[in-house]
Amino acid sequence: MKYGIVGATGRVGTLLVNILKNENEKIGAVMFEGEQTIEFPSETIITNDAKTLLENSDVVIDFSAPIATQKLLEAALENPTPLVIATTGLNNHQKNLMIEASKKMPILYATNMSLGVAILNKLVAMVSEKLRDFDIEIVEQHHRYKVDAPSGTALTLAESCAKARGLELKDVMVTGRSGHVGARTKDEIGVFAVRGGDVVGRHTVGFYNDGEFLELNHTATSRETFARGALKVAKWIVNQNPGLYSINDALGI
Ligand SMILES: NC(=O)C1=CN([C@@H]2O[C@H](COP(=O)(O)OP(=O)(O)OC[C@H]3O[C@@H](n4cnc5c(N)ncnc54)[C@H](OP(=O)(O)O)[C@@H]3O)[C@@H](O)[C@H]2O)C=CC1
Ligand SMILES: O=C(O)C1=N[C@H](C(=O)O)C[C@H](O)C1
Repeated sequence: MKYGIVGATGRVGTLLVNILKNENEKIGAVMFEGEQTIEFPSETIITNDAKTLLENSDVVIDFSAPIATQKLLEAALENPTPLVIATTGLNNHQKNLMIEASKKMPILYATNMSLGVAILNKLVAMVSEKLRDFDIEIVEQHHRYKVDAPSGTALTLAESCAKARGLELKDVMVTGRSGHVGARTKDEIGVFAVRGGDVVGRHTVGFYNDGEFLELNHTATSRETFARGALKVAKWIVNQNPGLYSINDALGI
């Protein structure tokens, strides 16, 4: 199987390339925007054109930037290919494009490729429903270079919590408090971003009530977790029919 990688020179992309090289897997093509900062196998096509990438890949893994994901999806509509999309910070147009493209090819979209976060998502939905009177506040921490906030994972966790209570996230999400904001409203879901140093990724979902609180935390200690998670689901997505899949579908959880 020939892998295609969008964002191959990035923090996660570089790890993906190294894992594939070490495991003697084929890298059909890679796509990135700027300078080539790492070595690719001699047979790998290096391009910044999504069509060329797709034509030389059996499955594409995308850890890049929303605009690159958009280009990938637009080209994929003409060259359907199984896709694993991990890029976060997609806007509504880009999400709709993904839904449209998934009618022609299998696409797995996950804001976090770790098994731990996949389980955390299920846990927070359960707790959100069972502890209905508890206030929900989510804190995410990431390295100083992360460009989107809140993280895709935090938004997915917030979505799971809101859905479990029959709420629309857009109506209840609060991403900052400053000044005389008044007392907390019952349905509010706070989502806050901390940026600094080399934190790979840490998410805490807290459920707070009078007299007790429960906090569920996941900490990624290595980006290899994301790279290996993406490779695992890529092997699964190539055998699926067109459709939009979640990481739970691939992991069978
Ligand atoms: N779902 C998950 O499990 C995870 C998701 N992510 C997400 O993956 C994405 C990448 O993260 P990370 O590796 O840290 O980011 P980096 O900034 O380190 O890497 C981004 C990569 O995308 C490339 N790129 C940027 N813009 C374009 C463009 N217009 N066209 C083609 N390529 C482009 C960059 O190329 P160049 O440097 O040459 O511009 C680089 O290779 C982020 O959205 C992040 O949130 C990250 C970790 C886990
Ligand atoms: O940019 C990152 O680094 C990460 N991004 C993802 C997100 O936005 O949730 C996943 C992970 O936490 C690392």
